[in-house]
Amino acid sequence: MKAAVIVFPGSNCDRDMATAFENAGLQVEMVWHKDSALPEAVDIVGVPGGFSFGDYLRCGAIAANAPIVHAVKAHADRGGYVLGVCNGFQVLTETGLLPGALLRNAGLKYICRTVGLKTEGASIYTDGYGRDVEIALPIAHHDGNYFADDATLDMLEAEDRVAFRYTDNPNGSARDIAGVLSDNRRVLGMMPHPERASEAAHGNEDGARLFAHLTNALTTA
Ligand SMILES: NC(=O)CC[C@H](N)C(=O)O
Repeated sequence: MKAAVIVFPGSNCDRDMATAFENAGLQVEMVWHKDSALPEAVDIVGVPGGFSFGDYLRCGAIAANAPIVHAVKAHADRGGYVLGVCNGFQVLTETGLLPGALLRNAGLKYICRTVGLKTEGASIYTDGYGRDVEIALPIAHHDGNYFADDATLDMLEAEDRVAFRYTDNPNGSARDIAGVLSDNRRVLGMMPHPERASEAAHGNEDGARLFAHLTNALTTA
């Protein structure tokens, strides 16, 4: 099973994401944003956190137009899996692969701390925890305030596409939403960083379960 991790100028969680995939047993290839094709037979694409293109214009807006993103969209359109974390989530909303937008945090400050989350919508990313399970993951962002209009939020809830909610909303996100799924449940965007809580040395291994379960699901699919 193979993962590709996209690297933009300003990505800073790309190696962490690659290590989390590798620790779960996936083979990983790093892919530069200027490439126009994904490696052969990729099972899942990781869009990592960071400050792509310096967060200029809007977080993720320039990255969303990078050559490789056309290939990521085509992969998703074919039913491929895509995991976007933090800046990766921002990129996925900017591409239109996921609904909504990430606005400046309600308190206008960068927040870097561990937060509580509750698991929700069924997917290869969340099923390893089970539903309504409380976990803790780090966040590190200034634009993590999830916004969508009420009709979109109602639709996401009706279709069970909220993957994670904050137990104590740190950034003003609508309906405490920390992560959302695409309509086929194969694309996940989430602001918290599972890759930063995936080894004993991190002091928290809640994120490792996400990578372990998705690898297991891809392997047995
Ligand atoms: N850790 C990250 O991915 C940071 C995301 C984004 N650039 C922000 O600060 O909002």
